Amino acid sequence: MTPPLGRDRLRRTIAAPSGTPTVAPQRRAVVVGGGIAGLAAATGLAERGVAVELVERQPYLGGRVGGWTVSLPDGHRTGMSRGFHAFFRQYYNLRALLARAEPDLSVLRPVPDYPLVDAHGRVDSFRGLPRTPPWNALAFALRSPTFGASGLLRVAAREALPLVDVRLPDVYTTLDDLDARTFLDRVRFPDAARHLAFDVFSRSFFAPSERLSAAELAVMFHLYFLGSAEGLVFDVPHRPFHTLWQPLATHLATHGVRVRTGVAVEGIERTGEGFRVHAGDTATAADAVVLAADVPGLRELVASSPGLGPPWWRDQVAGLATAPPFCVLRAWLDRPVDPARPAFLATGGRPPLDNVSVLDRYDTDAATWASHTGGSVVELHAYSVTDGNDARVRRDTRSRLWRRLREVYPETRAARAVSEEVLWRADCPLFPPGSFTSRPGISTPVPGLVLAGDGIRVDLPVALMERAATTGRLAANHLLAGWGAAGHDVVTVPTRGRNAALRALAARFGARPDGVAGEHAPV
Ligand SMILES: Cc1cc2nc3c(=O)[nH]c(=O)nc-3n(C[C@H](O)[C@H](O)[C@H](O)COP(=O)(O)OP(=O)(O)OC[C@H]3O[C@@H](n4cnc5c(N)ncnc54)[C@H](O)[C@@H]3O)c2cc1C
Repeated sequence: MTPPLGRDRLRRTIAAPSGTPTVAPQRRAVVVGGGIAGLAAATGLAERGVAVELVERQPYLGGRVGGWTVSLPDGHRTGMSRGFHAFFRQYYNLRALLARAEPDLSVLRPVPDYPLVDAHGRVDSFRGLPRTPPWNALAFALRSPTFGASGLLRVAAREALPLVDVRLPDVYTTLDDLDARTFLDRVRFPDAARHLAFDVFSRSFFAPSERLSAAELAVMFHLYFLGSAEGLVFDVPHRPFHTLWQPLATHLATHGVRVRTGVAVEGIERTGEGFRVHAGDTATAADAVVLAADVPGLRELVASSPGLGPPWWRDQVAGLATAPPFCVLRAWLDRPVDPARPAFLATGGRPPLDNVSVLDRYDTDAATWASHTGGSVVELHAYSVTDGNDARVRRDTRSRLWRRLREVYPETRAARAVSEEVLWRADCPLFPPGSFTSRPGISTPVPGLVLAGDGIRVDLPVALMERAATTGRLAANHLLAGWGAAGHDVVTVPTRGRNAALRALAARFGARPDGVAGEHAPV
Protein backbone atom coordinates (compact mmCIF):
# COMPACT_ATOMS: atom_id res chain seq x y z
CA MET A 1 0.00 0.00 0.00
CA THR A 2 1.23 3.51 -0.83
CA PRO A 3 1.92 5.58 2.30
CA PRO A 4 -0.48 8.55 2.37
CA LEU A 5 2.26 11.08 1.72
CA GLY A 6 4.32 9.21 -0.85
CA ARG A 7 6.99 6.54 -1.28
CA ASP A 8 9.42 8.13 -3.74
CA ARG A 9 12.81 8.42 -2.05
CA LEU A 10 13.90 11.14 -4.47
CA ARG A 11 11.02 13.49 -3.74
CA ARG A 12 12.33 16.89 -2.82
CA THR A 13 11.51 18.60 0.46
CA ILE A 14 11.89 22.34 0.66
CA ALA A 15 12.29 22.80 4.38
CA ALA A 16 9.94 25.19 6.12
CA PRO A 17 11.47 28.57 6.86
CA SER A 18 12.33 28.56 10.56
CA GLY A 19 10.84 30.94 13.12
CA THR A 20 8.60 31.15 16.15
CA PRO A 21 5.87 28.50 16.55
CA THR A 22 3.18 31.15 16.36
CA VAL A 23 2.98 34.68 15.05
CA ALA A 24 3.37 37.24 17.83
CA PRO A 25 1.80 39.72 18.17
CA GLN A 26 -1.20 38.20 16.46
CA ARG A 27 -1.89 39.28 12.85
CA ARG A 28 -5.04 39.32 10.77
CA ALA A 29 -5.19 37.95 7.23
CA VAL A 30 -7.99 37.78 4.68
CA VAL A 31 -7.86 34.93 2.16
CA VAL A 32 -9.88 35.60 -0.99
CA GLY A 33 -11.10 32.37 -2.57
CA GLY A 34 -12.00 29.05 -0.97
CA GLY A 35 -10.57 26.72 -3.60
CA ILE A 36 -7.59 24.46 -2.89
CA ALA A 37 -5.13 27.38 -3.00
CA GLY A 38 -7.16 29.46 -0.53
CA LEU A 39 -7.76 26.49 1.76
CA ALA A 40 -4.03 25.68 1.77
CA ALA A 41 -3.08 29.28 2.55
CA ALA A 42 -5.72 29.61 5.27
CA THR A 43 -4.58 26.34 6.87
CA GLY A 44 -0.91 27.36 6.80
CA LEU A 45 -1.63 30.72 8.41
CA ALA A 46 -4.22 29.61 10.96
CA GLU A 47 -1.97 26.82 12.23
CA ARG A 48 0.56 29.51 13.21
CA GLY A 49 -2.01 31.52 15.11
CA VAL A 50 -2.92 34.09 12.46
CA ALA A 51 -6.54 35.29 12.69
CA VAL A 52 -7.83 34.31 9.27
CA GLU A 53 -11.02 35.27 7.47
CA LEU A 54 -11.63 33.28 4.30
CA VAL A 55 -14.11 34.78 1.83
CA GLU A 56 -15.55 32.68 -0.99
CA ARG A 57 -17.93 33.93 -3.66
CA GLN A 58 -19.70 30.59 -4.14
CA PRO A 59 -21.93 29.12 -1.45
CA TYR A 60 -19.50 26.18 -1.04
CA LEU A 61 -15.77 25.56 -0.48
CA GLY A 62 -13.48 23.71 -2.86
CA GLY A 63 -13.61 26.06 -5.87
CA ARG A 64 -13.41 24.00 -9.04
CA VAL A 65 -13.33 20.89 -6.85
CA GLY A 66 -16.37 22.07 -4.93
CA GLY A 67 -19.84 20.60 -5.10
CA TRP A 68 -23.50 21.31 -4.50
CA THR A 69 -26.66 19.21 -4.53
CA VAL A 70 -29.39 18.89 -7.14
CA SER A 71 -32.82 17.25 -7.06
CA LEU A 72 -33.49 14.52 -9.59
CA PRO A 73 -36.98 14.06 -11.07
CA ASP A 74 -37.41 10.91 -8.94
CA GLY A 75 -37.04 13.01 -5.77
CA HIS A 76 -33.44 12.00 -4.92
CA ARG A 77 -31.11 14.77 -3.79
CA THR A 78 -27.62 14.06 -5.01
CA GLY A 79 -24.23 15.68 -5.43
CA MET A 80 -23.26 17.67 -8.50
CA SER A 81 -19.85 19.17 -9.34
CA ARG A 82 -17.51 19.72 -12.22
CA GLY A 83 -16.79 16.09 -11.77
CA PHE A 84 -13.94 13.72 -12.20
CA HIS A 85 -10.62 14.82 -10.69
CA ALA A 86 -7.55 12.59 -10.53
CA PHE A 87 -5.67 12.88 -7.22
CA PHE A 88 -2.21 11.65 -8.18
CA ARG A 89 0.08 10.15 -5.56
CA GLN A 90 2.75 12.78 -6.32
CA TYR A 91 0.37 15.58 -5.27
CA TYR A 92 2.29 15.77 -2.00
CA ASN A 93 1.10 19.19 -0.84
CA LEU A 94 -2.54 18.52 -1.72
CA ARG A 95 -2.42 15.23 0.15
CA ALA A 96 -0.75 16.91 3.11
CA LEU A 97 -3.61 19.43 3.12
CA LEU A 98 -6.28 16.71 3.09
CA ALA A 99 -4.33 14.82 5.74
CA ARG A 100 -4.62 17.78 8.11
CA ALA A 101 -8.19 16.70 8.74
CA GLU A 102 -8.07 13.02 7.70
CA PRO A 103 -4.54 11.76 8.41
CA ASP A 104 -5.04 8.33 6.81
CA LEU A 105 -6.47 9.89 3.61
CA SER A 106 -9.25 7.34 3.80
CA VAL A 107 -11.37 9.63 1.63
CA LEU A 108 -9.25 8.57 -1.36
CA ARG A 109 -9.68 5.30 -3.27
CA PRO A 110 -7.25 4.00 -5.87
CA VAL A 111 -8.44 3.80 -9.47
CA PRO A 112 -6.72 0.63 -10.69
CA ASP A 113 -6.53 1.77 -14.32
CA TYR A 114 -7.56 4.61 -16.59
CA PRO A 115 -7.48 3.28 -20.11
CA LEU A 116 -7.01 5.58 -23.08
CA VAL A 117 -8.94 4.72 -26.23
CA ASP A 118 -8.17 6.26 -29.61
CA ALA A 119 -10.33 6.87 -32.68
CA HIS A 120 -9.63 3.33 -33.98
CA GLY A 121 -10.59 1.65 -30.73
CA ARG A 122 -7.00 0.90 -29.70
CA VAL A 123 -6.66 0.90 -25.95
CA ASP A 124 -3.65 1.86 -23.86
CA SER A 125 -3.61 0.97 -20.22
CA PHE A 126 -1.70 2.00 -17.11
CA ARG A 127 -2.52 -1.13 -15.16
CA GLY A 128 0.42 -3.12 -13.82
CA LEU A 129 3.18 -0.84 -15.09
CA PRO A 130 6.39 -0.48 -13.09
CA ARG A 131 6.32 2.58 -10.88
CA THR A 132 9.87 3.74 -11.31
CA PRO A 133 11.06 5.84 -14.24
CA PRO A 134 12.23 5.32 -16.88
CA TRP A 135 10.85 1.76 -16.77
CA ASN A 136 7.27 3.04 -16.39
CA ALA A 137 7.40 5.08 -19.61
CA LEU A 138 9.41 2.43 -21.46
CA ALA A 139 7.00 -0.35 -20.51
CA PHE A 140 4.03 1.85 -21.40
CA ALA A 141 5.50 2.63 -24.83
CA LEU A 142 6.57 -0.96 -25.60
CA ARG A 143 3.26 -2.61 -24.76
CA SER A 144 1.18 0.16 -26.31
CA PRO A 145 -0.80 -0.76 -29.43
CA THR A 146 -0.46 2.83 -30.61
CA PHE A 147 3.23 3.24 -29.91
CA GLY A 148 5.31 0.05 -29.72
CA ALA A 149 8.99 -0.52 -30.43
CA SER A 150 8.75 0.87 -34.00
CA GLY A 151 7.22 4.09 -32.66
CA LEU A 152 10.05 4.42 -30.18
CA LEU A 153 12.62 4.03 -32.96
CA ARG A 154 11.03 6.80 -35.02
CA VAL A 155 11.24 9.35 -32.21
CA ALA A 156 13.76 12.13 -32.83
CA ALA A 157 15.88 11.22 -29.81
CA ARG A 158 17.87 14.46 -29.61
CA GLU A 159 14.74 16.61 -29.73
CA ALA A 160 13.09 14.42 -27.09
CA LEU A 161 16.03 14.66 -24.67
CA PRO A 162 14.70 17.75 -22.84
CA LEU A 163 11.90 15.49 -21.61
CA VAL A 164 14.26 13.15 -19.76
CA ASP A 165 15.94 15.93 -17.80
CA VAL A 166 13.31 18.54 -17.05
CA ARG A 167 14.96 21.09 -14.76
CA LEU A 168 13.03 23.73 -12.96
CA PRO A 169 13.03 26.60 -13.73
CA ASP A 170 15.51 26.21 -16.66
CA VAL A 171 12.89 24.43 -18.72
CA TYR A 172 11.03 27.73 -18.99
CA THR A 173 14.14 29.40 -20.46
CA THR A 174 14.63 26.67 -23.02
CA LEU A 175 11.09 25.67 -24.01
CA ASP A 176 8.58 28.33 -22.99
CA ASP A 177 8.75 30.25 -26.27
CA LEU A 178 7.77 27.15 -28.20
CA ASP A 179 4.22 25.82 -28.48
CA ALA A 180 3.54 22.24 -27.47
CA ARG A 181 2.43 21.19 -30.97
CA THR A 182 5.63 22.40 -32.65
CA PHE A 183 7.66 20.68 -29.96
CA LEU A 184 5.79 17.40 -30.50
CA ASP A 185 6.27 17.71 -34.27
CA ARG A 186 10.00 18.05 -33.70
CA VAL A 187 10.04 15.05 -31.40
CA ARG A 188 8.29 13.04 -34.18
CA PHE A 189 6.06 11.04 -31.90
CA PRO A 190 3.82 8.67 -33.86
CA ASP A 191 0.54 10.48 -34.47
CA ALA A 192 -1.75 8.06 -32.67
CA ALA A 193 0.56 7.78 -29.68
CA ARG A 194 0.73 11.55 -29.52
CA HIS A 195 -2.98 11.73 -29.01
CA LEU A 196 -2.69 9.41 -26.10
CA ALA A 197 0.63 10.20 -24.46
CA PHE A 198 0.63 13.97 -24.94
CA ASP A 199 -2.63 15.41 -26.15
CA VAL A 200 -4.33 14.00 -23.08
CA PHE A 201 -1.92 16.12 -21.01
CA SER A 202 -2.32 19.24 -23.07
CA ARG A 203 -6.09 18.92 -23.04
CA SER A 204 -5.96 18.39 -19.30
CA PHE A 205 -4.70 21.95 -19.28
CA PHE A 206 -7.88 22.80 -21.19
CA ALA A 207 -5.81 24.00 -24.14
CA PRO A 208 -5.18 22.87 -27.68
CA SER A 209 -1.49 21.98 -28.06
CA GLU A 210 -0.77 24.94 -30.38
CA ARG A 211 -1.82 27.36 -27.61
CA LEU A 212 0.10 25.67 -24.79
CA SER A 213 3.71 26.38 -23.84
CA ALA A 214 6.02 23.44 -24.58
CA ALA A 215 7.64 24.10 -21.18
CA GLU A 216 4.31 23.44 -19.42
CA LEU A 217 3.94 20.22 -21.40
CA ALA A 218 7.46 19.15 -20.40
CA VAL A 219 6.74 19.94 -16.73
CA MET A 220 3.61 17.78 -16.90
CA PHE A 221 5.52 14.95 -18.55
CA HIS A 222 8.09 15.18 -15.73
CA LEU A 223 5.50 15.43 -12.96
CA TYR A 224 3.36 12.53 -14.14
CA PHE A 225 5.78 10.24 -16.04
CA LEU A 226 9.53 10.55 -15.78
CA GLY A 227 10.02 12.63 -12.65
CA SER A 228 8.09 10.54 -10.17
CA ALA A 229 8.28 7.02 -8.79
CA GLU A 230 4.83 7.19 -7.20
CA GLY A 231 3.41 5.25 -10.14
CA LEU A 232 1.08 6.22 -12.94
CA VAL A 233 -2.16 5.39 -11.21
CA PHE A 234 -4.14 7.83 -9.13
CA ASP A 235 -6.83 8.04 -6.45
CA VAL A 236 -10.27 9.58 -6.42
CA PRO A 237 -12.36 10.74 -3.47
CA HIS A 238 -15.25 8.42 -2.70
CA ARG A 239 -17.22 11.25 -1.07
CA PRO A 240 -19.03 13.66 -3.37
CA PHE A 241 -17.38 17.04 -3.59
CA HIS A 242 -20.07 18.85 -1.58
CA THR A 243 -18.91 16.89 1.47
CA LEU A 244 -15.23 16.47 0.52
CA TRP A 245 -14.05 19.65 2.22
CA GLN A 246 -16.13 19.41 5.40
CA PRO A 247 -13.39 17.86 7.58
CA LEU A 248 -10.94 20.55 6.49
CA ALA A 249 -13.56 23.24 7.19
CA THR A 250 -13.87 21.79 10.71
CA HIS A 251 -10.08 21.82 11.08
CA LEU A 252 -10.07 25.49 10.05
CA ALA A 253 -12.87 26.28 12.49
CA THR A 254 -10.90 24.73 15.36
CA HIS A 255 -8.06 27.09 14.45
CA GLY A 256 -10.43 30.04 14.64
CA VAL A 257 -10.79 30.68 10.91
CA ARG A 258 -13.92 32.62 10.00
CA VAL A 259 -15.28 31.23 6.73
CA ARG A 260 -17.72 33.39 4.77
CA THR A 261 -19.23 31.67 1.75
CA GLY A 262 -21.61 33.18 -0.78
CA VAL A 263 -19.85 36.57 -0.48
CA ALA A 264 -17.58 38.11 -3.10
CA VAL A 265 -14.70 40.42 -2.28
CA GLU A 266 -15.36 43.54 -4.33
CA GLY A 267 -12.28 45.63 -3.67
CA ILE A 268 -9.12 45.95 -1.61
CA GLU A 269 -7.75 49.23 -0.34
CA ARG A 270 -4.32 49.86 1.11
CA THR A 271 -4.30 51.67 4.41
CA GLY A 272 -1.47 52.98 6.57
CA GLU A 273 -1.43 49.76 8.60
CA GLY A 274 -2.28 47.20 5.93
CA PHE A 275 -5.48 46.62 3.97
CA ARG A 276 -9.20 47.13 4.06
CA VAL A 277 -11.06 44.32 2.30
CA HIS A 278 -14.59 45.07 1.05
CA ALA A 279 -16.93 42.08 0.89
CA GLY A 280 -20.71 42.34 1.06
CA ASP A 281 -21.68 44.89 3.70
CA THR A 282 -18.42 44.72 5.61
CA ALA A 283 -14.95 46.19 5.34
CA THR A 284 -12.40 44.05 7.17
CA ALA A 285 -9.06 45.44 8.30
CA ALA A 286 -6.17 43.07 7.71
CA ASP A 287 -2.38 43.01 7.99
CA ALA A 288 -2.15 40.70 4.98
CA VAL A 289 -4.24 39.49 2.05
CA VAL A 290 -3.92 36.27 0.08
CA LEU A 291 -5.53 36.54 -3.36
CA ALA A 292 -6.38 32.91 -4.14
CA ALA A 293 -9.09 33.64 -6.69
CA ASP A 294 -9.31 31.96 -10.10
CA VAL A 295 -7.83 33.93 -13.01
CA PRO A 296 -11.04 35.78 -14.04
CA GLY A 297 -11.75 36.58 -10.36
CA LEU A 298 -8.20 37.83 -9.76
CA ARG A 299 -8.22 40.03 -12.86
CA GLU A 300 -11.58 41.52 -11.87
CA LEU A 301 -10.60 42.14 -8.27
CA VAL A 302 -7.31 43.85 -9.09
CA ALA A 303 -9.08 45.97 -11.73
CA SER A 304 -11.62 47.09 -9.12
CA SER A 305 -8.92 47.90 -6.54
CA PRO A 306 -7.25 50.86 -8.26
CA GLY A 307 -4.60 51.63 -5.62
CA LEU A 308 -3.33 48.07 -5.39
CA GLY A 309 0.14 47.53 -6.81
CA PRO A 310 2.27 49.33 -9.38
CA PRO A 311 1.21 49.44 -13.04
CA TRP A 312 3.69 46.76 -14.21
CA TRP A 313 2.28 44.23 -11.73
CA ARG A 314 -1.32 45.19 -12.48
CA ASP A 315 -0.49 44.64 -16.18
CA GLN A 316 0.85 41.17 -15.38
CA VAL A 317 -2.39 40.27 -13.62
CA ALA A 318 -4.52 41.76 -16.40
CA GLY A 319 -2.48 39.74 -18.93
CA LEU A 320 -3.26 36.36 -17.36
CA ALA A 321 -5.10 34.24 -19.91
CA THR A 322 -7.95 31.78 -19.55
CA ALA A 323 -8.43 28.64 -21.60
CA PRO A 324 -11.39 28.26 -23.97
CA PRO A 325 -14.71 27.09 -22.45
CA PHE A 326 -15.22 23.48 -21.44
CA CYS A 327 -18.35 21.41 -20.96
CA VAL A 328 -19.24 18.85 -18.30
CA LEU A 329 -22.32 16.71 -19.02
CA ARG A 330 -23.57 14.41 -16.28
CA ALA A 331 -26.39 11.99 -16.94
CA TRP A 332 -28.35 9.68 -14.66
CA LEU A 333 -29.20 6.71 -16.92
CA ASP A 334 -32.08 4.31 -16.43
CA ARG A 335 -29.83 1.26 -16.90
CA PRO A 336 -26.31 0.24 -15.97
CA VAL A 337 -23.33 0.49 -18.23
CA ASP A 338 -21.40 -2.71 -18.85
CA PRO A 339 -19.83 -3.87 -15.54
CA ALA A 340 -16.44 -4.00 -17.30
CA ARG A 341 -16.41 -0.23 -17.87
CA PRO A 342 -13.67 1.53 -15.91
CA ALA A 343 -14.28 4.40 -13.51
CA PHE A 344 -12.51 6.71 -15.95
CA LEU A 345 -11.75 6.43 -19.66
CA ALA A 346 -9.72 9.03 -21.55
CA THR A 347 -10.43 9.34 -25.25
CA GLY A 348 -8.21 10.58 -28.06
CA GLY A 349 -9.27 11.56 -31.59
CA ARG A 350 -13.00 11.56 -30.76
CA PRO A 351 -13.88 15.24 -30.55
CA PRO A 352 -15.44 16.81 -28.63
CA LEU A 353 -15.23 13.99 -26.07
CA ASP A 354 -12.13 13.95 -23.83
CA ASN A 355 -13.18 11.47 -21.19
CA VAL A 356 -16.03 9.44 -19.75
CA SER A 357 -16.38 8.56 -16.11
CA VAL A 358 -18.82 6.20 -14.47
CA LEU A 359 -19.48 7.84 -11.13
CA ASP A 360 -21.24 4.96 -9.44
CA ARG A 361 -17.92 3.08 -9.57
CA TYR A 362 -16.39 5.36 -6.91
CA ASP A 363 -18.73 8.13 -5.68
CA THR A 364 -20.97 7.07 -2.78
CA ASP A 365 -23.85 9.39 -3.77
CA ALA A 366 -23.91 8.06 -7.33
CA ALA A 367 -23.50 4.47 -6.14
CA THR A 368 -26.50 4.86 -3.79
CA TRP A 369 -28.67 6.23 -6.59
CA ALA A 370 -27.54 3.49 -8.99
CA SER A 371 -28.24 0.72 -6.49
CA HIS A 372 -31.73 2.10 -5.73
CA THR A 373 -32.73 2.52 -9.35
CA GLY A 374 -30.68 -0.08 -11.23
CA GLY A 375 -29.30 2.76 -13.35
CA SER A 376 -25.87 4.34 -13.68
CA VAL A 377 -24.34 7.82 -13.56
CA VAL A 378 -21.99 8.84 -16.36
CA GLU A 379 -20.11 12.05 -16.96
CA LEU A 380 -18.63 13.35 -20.19
CA HIS A 381 -16.02 16.11 -20.43
CA ALA A 382 -15.26 18.24 -23.51
CA TYR A 383 -12.29 20.59 -22.99
CA SER A 384 -11.22 23.59 -25.00
CA VAL A 385 -14.35 23.99 -27.11
CA THR A 386 -13.75 26.58 -29.83
CA ASP A 387 -16.57 29.16 -29.83
CA GLY A 388 -17.92 27.47 -26.72
CA ASN A 389 -19.74 30.68 -25.71
CA ASP A 390 -22.03 30.39 -28.73
CA ALA A 391 -25.44 28.84 -27.96
CA ARG A 392 -25.50 26.84 -31.21
CA VAL A 393 -22.00 25.42 -30.54
CA ARG A 394 -23.14 24.44 -27.06
CA ARG A 395 -26.21 22.60 -28.36
CA ASP A 396 -24.13 20.88 -30.98
CA THR A 397 -21.44 19.91 -28.43
CA ARG A 398 -24.07 18.37 -26.19
CA SER A 399 -25.52 16.18 -28.96
CA ARG A 400 -22.07 15.18 -30.19
CA LEU A 401 -21.07 14.17 -26.65
CA TRP A 402 -24.11 11.91 -26.47
CA ARG A 403 -23.24 10.38 -29.86
CA ARG A 404 -19.70 9.71 -28.69
CA LEU A 405 -20.91 8.06 -25.49
CA ARG A 406 -23.08 5.67 -27.54
CA GLU A 407 -20.09 4.96 -29.76
CA VAL A 408 -17.61 4.13 -26.96
CA TYR A 409 -20.18 2.45 -24.70
CA PRO A 410 -22.70 0.96 -27.17
CA GLU A 411 -24.89 -0.42 -24.36
CA THR A 412 -25.95 3.19 -23.65
CA ARG A 413 -27.79 3.36 -27.01
CA ALA A 414 -30.83 1.84 -25.35
CA ALA A 415 -30.50 3.97 -22.21
CA ARG A 416 -32.75 6.90 -21.34
CA ALA A 417 -31.45 9.85 -19.33
CA VAL A 418 -33.59 10.14 -16.20
CA SER A 419 -31.84 13.45 -15.58
CA GLU A 420 -29.05 15.49 -17.12
CA GLU A 421 -26.90 18.41 -15.93
CA VAL A 422 -24.80 20.37 -18.40
CA LEU A 423 -22.20 22.90 -17.16
CA TRP A 424 -20.21 25.35 -19.25
CA ARG A 425 -17.31 27.24 -17.66
CA ALA A 426 -14.23 29.15 -18.80
CA ASP A 427 -12.22 29.76 -15.65
CA CYS A 428 -9.15 27.57 -16.10
CA PRO A 429 -5.81 29.29 -16.68
CA LEU A 430 -4.10 29.12 -20.05
CA PHE A 431 -0.30 29.04 -20.33
CA PRO A 432 0.43 30.25 -23.84
CA PRO A 433 3.95 30.05 -25.31
CA GLY A 434 6.20 32.81 -23.97
CA SER A 435 3.95 33.71 -21.03
CA PHE A 436 6.06 32.41 -18.14
CA THR A 437 8.27 35.45 -17.50
CA SER A 438 5.33 37.85 -17.37
CA ARG A 439 3.19 35.61 -15.15
CA PRO A 440 2.77 37.07 -11.66
CA GLY A 441 4.36 35.04 -8.88
CA ILE A 442 3.37 34.38 -5.28
CA SER A 443 5.12 37.41 -3.80
CA THR A 444 3.99 40.79 -5.09
CA PRO A 445 5.48 44.30 -4.96
CA VAL A 446 2.90 45.15 -2.27
CA PRO A 447 4.12 44.14 1.20
CA GLY A 448 1.59 41.85 2.87
CA LEU A 449 -0.13 40.92 -0.41
CA VAL A 450 0.48 37.46 -1.92
CA LEU A 451 -1.05 35.40 -4.72
CA ALA A 452 -1.91 31.71 -4.90
CA GLY A 453 -3.69 29.50 -7.39
CA ASP A 454 -3.14 27.16 -10.32
CA GLY A 455 -2.55 30.14 -12.64
CA ILE A 456 0.23 31.64 -10.53
CA ARG A 457 3.90 31.29 -11.39
CA VAL A 458 5.93 28.93 -9.25
CA ASP A 459 9.32 27.50 -10.19
CA LEU A 460 8.53 23.98 -9.07
CA PRO A 461 7.33 20.88 -10.96
CA VAL A 462 3.65 21.10 -10.03
CA ALA A 463 0.43 21.49 -11.99
CA LEU A 464 -3.31 21.86 -11.62
CA MET A 465 -4.60 20.93 -8.13
CA GLU A 466 -1.04 20.44 -6.90
CA ARG A 467 -0.02 23.86 -8.17
CA ALA A 468 -2.98 25.31 -6.29
CA ALA A 469 -2.02 23.53 -3.04
CA THR A 470 1.69 24.34 -3.42
CA THR A 471 1.23 28.04 -4.17
CA GLY A 472 -1.25 28.28 -1.27
CA ARG A 473 1.26 26.82 1.14
CA LEU A 474 4.11 28.96 -0.21
CA ALA A 475 1.94 32.09 0.03
CA ALA A 476 1.35 31.34 3.72
CA ASN A 477 5.09 30.68 4.21
CA HIS A 478 5.94 34.01 2.61
CA LEU A 479 3.74 35.92 5.05
CA LEU A 480 4.85 33.85 8.05
CA ALA A 481 8.51 34.47 7.22
CA GLY A 482 7.81 38.22 7.18
CA TRP A 483 6.41 37.90 10.71
CA GLY A 484 9.30 35.76 11.92
CA ALA A 485 7.19 32.63 12.31
CA ALA A 486 7.96 29.10 11.15
CA GLY A 487 6.53 28.01 7.82
CA HIS A 488 5.50 24.60 6.48
CA ASP A 489 7.53 22.10 4.44
CA VAL A 490 6.80 21.94 0.74
CA VAL A 491 7.41 18.67 -1.09
CA THR A 492 7.63 18.06 -4.85
CA VAL A 493 8.89 15.52 -7.32
CA PRO A 494 12.61 16.12 -8.02
CA THR A 495 13.33 19.49 -9.64
CA ARG A 496 15.48 17.85 -12.32
CA GLY A 497 15.63 14.58 -14.24
CA ARG A 498 15.95 11.77 -11.71
CA ASN A 499 18.15 9.39 -13.67
CA ALA A 500 21.90 10.18 -13.78
CA ALA A 501 22.51 8.31 -17.05
CA LEU A 502 19.63 10.11 -18.80
CA ARG A 503 20.79 13.43 -17.37
CA ALA A 504 24.26 12.80 -18.77
CA LEU A 505 22.76 11.94 -22.17
CA ALA A 506 20.66 15.10 -22.13
CA ALA A 507 23.67 17.21 -21.17
CA ARG A 508 25.85 15.63 -23.88
CA PHE A 509 23.43 15.49 -26.78
CA GLY A 510 20.37 17.51 -25.77
CA ALA A 511 19.25 20.44 -27.90
CA ARG A 512 19.58 22.96 -25.08
CA PRO A 513 22.16 24.54 -22.77
CA ASP A 514 23.13 22.90 -19.52
CA GLY A 515 21.93 24.71 -16.41
CA VAL A 516 21.83 24.47 -12.67
CA ALA A 517 18.84 22.72 -11.15
CA GLY A 518 16.39 24.86 -9.20
CA GLU A 519 18.17 25.29 -5.90
CA HIS A 520 16.74 28.79 -5.48
CA ALA A 521 13.85 29.96 -3.35
CA PRO A 522 10.68 28.96 -5.20
CA VAL A 523 8.59 32.08 -4.51
C1 LIG B 1 -13.65 19.71 -15.30
C2 LIG B 1 -12.33 19.82 -14.57
C3 LIG B 1 -11.54 18.70 -14.38
C4 LIG B 1 -10.31 18.80 -13.74
N1 LIG B 1 -9.57 17.67 -13.52
C5 LIG B 1 -8.42 17.75 -12.83
C6 LIG B 1 -7.69 16.58 -12.51
O1 LIG B 1 -8.09 15.47 -12.87
N2 LIG B 1 -6.53 16.70 -11.80
C7 LIG B 1 -6.07 17.93 -11.39
O2 LIG B 1 -5.02 17.99 -10.73
N3 LIG B 1 -6.75 19.05 -11.67
C8 LIG B 1 -7.90 19.00 -12.38
N4 LIG B 1 -8.61 20.14 -12.65
C9 LIG B 1 -8.02 21.44 -12.24
C10 LIG B 1 -8.34 21.78 -10.79
O3 LIG B 1 -9.72 21.82 -10.58
C11 LIG B 1 -7.73 23.15 -10.47
O4 LIG B 1 -6.36 23.15 -10.81
C12 LIG B 1 -7.84 23.54 -9.00
O5 LIG B 1 -9.09 23.23 -8.46
C13 LIG B 1 -7.58 25.05 -8.88
O6 LIG B 1 -7.70 25.46 -7.53
P1 LIG B 1 -7.55 27.00 -7.18
O7 LIG B 1 -7.73 27.13 -5.73
O8 LIG B 1 -6.31 27.54 -7.80
O9 LIG B 1 -8.75 27.74 -7.95
P2 LIG B 1 -10.32 27.60 -7.77
O10 LIG B 1 -10.69 26.23 -7.41
O11 LIG B 1 -10.92 28.19 -9.01
O12 LIG B 1 -10.64 28.55 -6.53
C14 LIG B 1 -10.70 29.94 -6.64
C15 LIG B 1 -11.89 30.41 -5.85
O13 LIG B 1 -11.91 31.83 -5.79
C16 LIG B 1 -13.27 32.24 -5.75
N5 LIG B 1 -13.32 33.66 -6.08
C17 LIG B 1 -13.01 34.27 -7.26
N6 LIG B 1 -13.16 35.59 -7.16
C18 LIG B 1 -13.58 35.84 -5.89
C19 LIG B 1 -13.91 37.03 -5.18
N7 LIG B 1 -13.84 38.24 -5.76
N8 LIG B 1 -14.32 36.91 -3.90
C20 LIG B 1 -14.40 35.71 -3.29
N9 LIG B 1 -14.09 34.56 -3.92
C21 LIG B 1 -13.68 34.62 -5.20
C22 LIG B 1 -13.92 31.34 -6.76
O14 LIG B 1 -15.32 31.29 -6.57
C23 LIG B 1 -13.23 30.01 -6.47
O15 LIG B 1 -13.95 29.24 -5.56
C24 LIG B 1 -9.84 20.06 -13.30
C25 LIG B 1 -10.63 21.19 -13.48
C26 LIG B 1 -11.86 21.08 -14.10
C27 LIG B 1 -12.67 22.33 -14.28
